[in-house]
Amino acid sequence: FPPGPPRLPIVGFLPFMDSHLPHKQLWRLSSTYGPVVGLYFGVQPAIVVNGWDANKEALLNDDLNGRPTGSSSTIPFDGKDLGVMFVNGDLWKEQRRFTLHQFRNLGFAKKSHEVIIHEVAEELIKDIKQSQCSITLQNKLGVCSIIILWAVMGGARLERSDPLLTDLVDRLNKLFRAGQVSGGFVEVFPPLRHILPETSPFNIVLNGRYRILSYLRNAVEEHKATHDPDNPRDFIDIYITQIKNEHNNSDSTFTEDQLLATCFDVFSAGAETGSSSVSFAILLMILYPSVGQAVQRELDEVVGLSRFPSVDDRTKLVYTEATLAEISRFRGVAPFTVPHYAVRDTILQGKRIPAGTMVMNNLYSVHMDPEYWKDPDTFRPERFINPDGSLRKDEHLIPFGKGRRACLGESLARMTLFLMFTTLMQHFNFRLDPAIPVFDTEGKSGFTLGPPDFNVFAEPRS
Ligand code: HEM
Repeated sequence: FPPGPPRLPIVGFLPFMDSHLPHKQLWRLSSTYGPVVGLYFGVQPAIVVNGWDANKEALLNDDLNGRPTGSSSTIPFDGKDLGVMFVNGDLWKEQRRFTLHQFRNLGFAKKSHEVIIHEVAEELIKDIKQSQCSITLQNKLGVCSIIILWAVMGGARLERSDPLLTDLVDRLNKLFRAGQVSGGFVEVFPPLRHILPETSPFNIVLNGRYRILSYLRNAVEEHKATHDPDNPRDFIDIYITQIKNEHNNSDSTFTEDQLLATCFDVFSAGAETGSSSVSFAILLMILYPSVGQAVQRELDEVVGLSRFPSVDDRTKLVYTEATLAEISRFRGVAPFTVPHYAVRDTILQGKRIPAGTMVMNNLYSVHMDPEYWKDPDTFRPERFINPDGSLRKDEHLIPFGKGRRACLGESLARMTLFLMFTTLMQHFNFRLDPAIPVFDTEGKSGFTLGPPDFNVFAEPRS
C-alpha cells in the first residue's frame, strides 16, 4: 500500500482532514509521500492521486474506474446502489449508455438547447434589471441551472417565480456544502447516523436528498398519468416506455427506482456545479477587472449588444474562451473527481493498489501542477492563447475528468457556462456589494467547491 501520513486506530486520518480546502491539504501530503498518498478514512483504505502524471495513469486505468458502493446515498432505496454515479459493472454501463443516448436524441447541448438557455438568460437579465438592491448571483443562477436541466429531463418549462424552485436551489446548495469528500465519520461508521442531530451535515445531506427525490417522484407520477409512448416529451417519458418494454425481462435494470436515482444523479450533479461555475466566473471578472474588460471588448466587437452570444460565435471569441478555460483551471468547481474505487488489485505509479481501495483523484493538483503550468497561482487567460492568436487547447486541463467515468454532462455544462457567462458580461458591469466582504476568494468546500458568499450590484451596459 502506498506510503502516507500516520493514522489513528479506528478513525484513521479522518480527524486530521481539513474541511476548509481539503484538495490543498491532500496535495501538500505529496511533497512528503509522493504523487500517490495512502491513507485511511476510518478503516477504509484510500489513496489520493496528485499531479498530472499520476492522475492521467489512474483515470485511464479501468481497474480504478469503479465507484465506492453502499454509501448513505442508498438509504432512500433500501440499501440498493442505483443511478449512474455510484454504480458499477453492467448496470453502470447500460444506464450511462442509455442516458447519454436519449439525452442526445432529445437535443442535449444542441441548437434546440441553445434556444432554451437564451430564454432562461433573457429572463435572468430582466430579473436582475428589476432588482432594487444588490443580488446573490449564486441563487439566481441556481434557478437557471434547474430550469435548463429540467427542460431535458422533465420537459415542463418551470416558472422562475415558482417557490419550489427556490427551495430546491437552497436544498442543493446546502447539500453540496454540507457534504464531505472523504464521506466523513458517518460513511465509515454508519450507526452514528442514528444519534446525530437534525442540523448535522449528514442529516442536511440526507434530508436534502429526500426532498429532491420527493419532487422527482411527483414528477414521475404525473408523467405516468399522462404517458403516451408515441409522443415522448422528455427523458422521463422515454424511460417509462423502456420500463414497460422490459416488463417481462426479469434481468432488466430499468425500474422506477432506477429512473428516480438516475434523475437525482443528473439533477444534483448538474445543477449546483453549473451555477457555481458561472458565479465563480463573474466573481473572478470582478477581482481581475482588466480580464473582464477585455472579455467585454471582444464581445462588443464580435457580438455587439443587439443579439445574444451564440455557440456559433465561439471560434471568434478566442480571449473569452481562453478566460473560461483559465477560470476552470484556477477555480474548478470539482477539485476532486467523484470518488473512484479499485475494482481489482492493480499498480499505479509503481505502487500496488489493493482491490477495495477508495481513490481520490485530485484535479486541483493537476491544474496547479508546476511541472506543466508556468506560474500556476497566477490568473492568466493568455496561457491558453497561441503566439499566432489562436486558442491553445491543453490536455492538462481536465475539469470534467478523463476516461470512461468522465462527466456525463460535459457538453451541456460547457454550453451553459459559455452562454450564461457571455450574456451576463455582455449586459452588465458587476461590482461587489461591500456590505458582504469577500475575505477568502478560494471558495467553500463540500462535495464540490462552491464560490464564497458574495453579492453584486449589476449596472446595465448600454
Ligand atoms: C461545470 C459543470 C460541471 C463540472 C465541472 C462537472 C465535473 C464532473 C466531474 C469532475 C465528474 C467526475 C468524473 C470522475 O469521477 O472521474 C463528473 C461526473 C458526473 N457528472 Fe458532471 N460536471 C458538471 C456538470 C454536469 C452536468 C450539467 C451534468 C448533467 C447533465 C453532469 C452529470 C454528471 C454525472 C451523471 C456524472 C457521473 C458519471 C459517471 O459516474 O459515469 N455534470 N462531473
